[in-house]
Amino acid sequence: MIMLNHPFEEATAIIEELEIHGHQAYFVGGCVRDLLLNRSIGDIDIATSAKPQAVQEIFQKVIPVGIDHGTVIVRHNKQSYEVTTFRIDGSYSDKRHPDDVQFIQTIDQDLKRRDFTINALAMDKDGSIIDLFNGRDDIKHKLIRTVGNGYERFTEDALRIIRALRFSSQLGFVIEDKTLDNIKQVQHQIKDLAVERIANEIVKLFAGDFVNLGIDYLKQTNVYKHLPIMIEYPYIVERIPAPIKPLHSFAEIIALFHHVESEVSIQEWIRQWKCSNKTRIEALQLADALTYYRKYGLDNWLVYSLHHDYYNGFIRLQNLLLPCPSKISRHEIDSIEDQLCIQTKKDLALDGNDIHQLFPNTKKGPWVGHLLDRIEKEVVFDNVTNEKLMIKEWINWNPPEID
Ligand SMILES: Nc1ccn([C@@H]2O[C@H](COP(=O)(O)OP(=O)(O)OP(=O)(O)O)[C@@H](O)[C@H]2O)c(=O)n1
Repeated sequence: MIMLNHPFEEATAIIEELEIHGHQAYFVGGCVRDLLLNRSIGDIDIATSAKPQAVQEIFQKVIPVGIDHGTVIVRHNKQSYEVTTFRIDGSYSDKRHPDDVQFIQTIDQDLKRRDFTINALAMDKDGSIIDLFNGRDDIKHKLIRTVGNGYERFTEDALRIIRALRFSSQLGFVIEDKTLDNIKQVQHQIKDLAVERIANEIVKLFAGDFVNLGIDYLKQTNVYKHLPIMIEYPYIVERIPAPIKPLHSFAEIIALFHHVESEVSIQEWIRQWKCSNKTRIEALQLADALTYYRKYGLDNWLVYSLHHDYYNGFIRLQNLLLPCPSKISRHEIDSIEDQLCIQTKKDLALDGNDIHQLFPNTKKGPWVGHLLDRIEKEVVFDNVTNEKLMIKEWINWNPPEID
């Protein structure tokens, strides 16, 4: 029996409420695994014999997110808990979602449909564990093993293939031989997956504390040959510098891949992996900063051009690519940032209108923007003081080419 502290203590109220209404309920999946591993707990998932309708009636604040699959979110003390009815899944003709699910009355069959033994654990409100597939032994021996027939588990949902690699990267676990063989047998089914689901797992894989183990599996199983872009450019993965340190976003991963193979543009990565605009902006900034650094090193312009939020990502990437004594520190970047006399172009002491007044008989045109770009660079590099008079004097000495 395990003593349950935060955040299980708060969630116990949900289980108790379900039990008061005559239902069974357990903590399940990743939260139990992470509790046994002494890792920080993410989402708390609860499995119950109560049907979704009953769950909705018992609790006041509910969000019916996936009623067809038996899932209701219950809000309690400002937290969300996924409460899912015990179920077995029907066939998976699209290899993504079960065609139908059947609600059942006992937890045993529900645990049997789950992906890995370490994820097929349930725990009651008193901390007693139900472990039908020796998940605790596998946790002890640091093993990832499918529940039952691996071929079937992976065919039901090919995302589990990438999940296996991701768990090895997060936990430092080895994939058990039979499970590894099954992955090799079914990996071509990855092509049927929605790319957003794959990206979600790849981000976690590259962020894992044991990322090099995850990448080794990615290579060893050939799984990467079924991923967008890497299908066409398989050598990209081979070229990732080893060993690497964990990366924190998909944009950082794209920027790294782009750095090792510049033939594939950032836009193409974004398009094929269906990334968000936020990822696009971050990846473009990081890639530009890496390219700039390679040519000019760390200077005012690099720090000025890179958004503050991406400094750490840039450092992570750059330090993967640099030999030890040259590594960049956050302190170095921060002290350059502190000395910058402008933060954006808008901070320049002179604008387009001022320039026109200096050249009264000229037409407006792109030359104004070009001149402002040059002034911006001079100011950022501290070659010109950011004062109207000083900038005007600089323009006198460096007149624009008016088109
Ligand atoms: N393709 C999947 C996805 C999930 N699960 C089951 O559903 C649980 C919850 O899934 P999820 O929240 O995606 O992952 P976790 O295991 O909780 O891990 P994490 O929270 O770290 O993502 C898993 O533990 C596993 O029992 C599964 O069997 N097959």
